[in-house]
Amino acid sequence: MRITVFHANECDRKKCTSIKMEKMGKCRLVYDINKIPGGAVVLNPYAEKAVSYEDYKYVQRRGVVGLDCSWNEVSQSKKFFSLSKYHRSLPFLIATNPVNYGKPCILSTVEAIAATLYITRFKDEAYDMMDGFKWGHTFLELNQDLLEAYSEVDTSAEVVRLQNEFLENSKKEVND
Ligand SMILES: C[S@@+](CC[C@H](N)C(=O)[O-])C[C@H]1O[C@@H](n2cnc3c(N)ncnc32)[C@H](O)[C@@H]1O
Repeated sequence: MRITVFHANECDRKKCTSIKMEKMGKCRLVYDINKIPGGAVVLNPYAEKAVSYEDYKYVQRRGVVGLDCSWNEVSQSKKFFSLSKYHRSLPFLIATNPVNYGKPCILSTVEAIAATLYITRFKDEAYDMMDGFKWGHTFLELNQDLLEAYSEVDTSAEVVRLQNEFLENSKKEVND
């Protein structure tokens, strides 16, 4: 599986999940925007289209690309996100990394890549990605029901429908 991370050098390298991924041989880090593979699925929290099984063939052929930058800068990364047609956001999931534990949608790069692999039905690869991160399997366990549901449907529209149903039901439970 071809996993690429564009590193913007904006983080604390000791805490950075993509630096650790590279050390473990799980991704290729690039510092030059022109080295990002064309046709890959680019993980963009602001993309309109959500990751789904529809992306299976792009993930298989060209891989997944994350952008490792500061969350304060991510909305400014227009140049990066204009590089691929296949920008995708992830549906509702909860982070379990130590920096953003318990926060929805603000995933670390490794969590975002593992979730993409899981949803596009590369489940073994998703588990392998999280090996070596102490909290890695907690991410997959805490989000197990949602990830499984997202992976079982075929289209992005269905993934969004599932997410919205889940959020509606959670709201009702809080109000009841
Ligand atoms: C902003 S960086 C922060 C990385 C952090 N410093 C680390 O060590 O992992 C996280 C990246 O993961 C991907 N990502 C995270 N949450 C996402 C979401 N909800 N939808 C799509 N991509 C997401 C994006 O590529 C995003 O730029």
